[in-house]
Order: sequence, then structure tokens, then C-alpha cells
Amino acid sequence: MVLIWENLRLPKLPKTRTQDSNVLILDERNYSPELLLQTLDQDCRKMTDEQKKVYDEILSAVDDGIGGMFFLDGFGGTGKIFLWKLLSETIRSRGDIVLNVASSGIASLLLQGGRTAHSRFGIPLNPDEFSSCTISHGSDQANLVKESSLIIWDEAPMMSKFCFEALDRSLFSL
Ligand SMILES: Nc1ncnc2c1ncn2[C@@H]1O[C@H](COP(=O)(O)OP(=O)(O)OP(=O)(O)O)[C@@H](O)[C@H]1O
Repeated sequence: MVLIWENLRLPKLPKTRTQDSNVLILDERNYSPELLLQTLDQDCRKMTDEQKKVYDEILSAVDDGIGGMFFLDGFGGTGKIFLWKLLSETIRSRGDIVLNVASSGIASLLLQGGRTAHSRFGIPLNPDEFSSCTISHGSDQANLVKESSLIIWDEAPMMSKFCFEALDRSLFSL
């Protein structure tokens, strides 16, 4: 007997992706697009002209895939976290990944899905000019970073420059 597979109405299995078993990636993609779009719709209208300019510039760098680094400075209460929230919601509503990190545990609590930069990237506690992060090539943590479209680092100037250099060095080797 010959079975013609096309004629058997078997359910189609979803395409498997290499990252489907990475719980860190699954966790970062576990946001409801419908809920995100609902709050986005309201909050996007509230943006000031200055916030909109920053939002557009960062988002177009993400969309164009050109990469880049942006430093946003402003007095307390001028809406930096408000902007991080909008950027995160926009990118997450598309099913893409944003890594929200902060220099301190307290600051990370204000970010959606926030973690300390030390914990997210495995930055050593006392870095020097030769330090690298503990994140290793091929690990779930490394694949999460590679899959991410944007990293938001709140209160970045609170950290030693060696932390950024360690991360930069490590990202090159992933
Ligand atoms: N365009 C806006 N429309 C309405 N509310 C806003 C807007 N921008 C900021 N806010 C609100 O103002 C308050 C302060 O904003 P936010 O916490 O984002 O400031 P911040 O610059 O991150 O402050 P800090 O540096 O102290 O952490 C928040 O309640 C935020 O929701």
C-alpha cells in the first residue's frame, strides 16, 4: 500500500525554530500584543514633541537594522522611563525582543521586564579594563542577546565604564 502523505489530512505542526526551547527568549516574547497595543494607542498620543523625536529616531534605527547607540539625558521626571515603556511596548507588540536593564535593582523594578545589567549580561562585580562578561557563546543568555532588537539601559552613567567595555568585548565574541 502506498500512502500519499499530501492526501492524509494530518494536522500541520508549527515550524520549529532553533530558539523554541530557550526559556529566556520565550519569556521575553510572552507579552500579549493586544494588551500592549491597547496601552500604546493611548500613551503614544500623550508624547511630547521632544519625546516623539527620540522615539522616532530610536525606532527607525531598530527598523532599519543599522544599529546604533543613543544616550538620553534629562532631569528627573521628564519622561525617560515613559519613553522606555513606549519603545518596549512598540517592539514587543511586534513579537520582537527588548531587553530592559538598569544599573540598580531598584531602578530595574520601574522597567517592564527589567533586570539589573549585572544579572542580565553576567557583568563581573569588580570589572577592570580586561574584564569580560560571563555570558558564553551558544548559551541561552547569549542567544537571547543576539535575538534582541533593542537594549534599554536605564541609569547607565551610574556604572563604571569597565562594565560597558566588558559587555562590548563580550558581545563581539558571541
Ligand atoms: N508625555 C507624557 N504624558 C503624560 N505623562 C507623562 C509624559 N511623560 C512622562 N509622564 C509621566 O510623568 C511621570 C514622570 O515620568 P518618568 O518617570 O518617565 O520620568 P523620568 O525622566 O524617568 O524620571 P527619573 O529620572 O526621576 O526616573 C510619570 O508618571 C510618567 O508617566
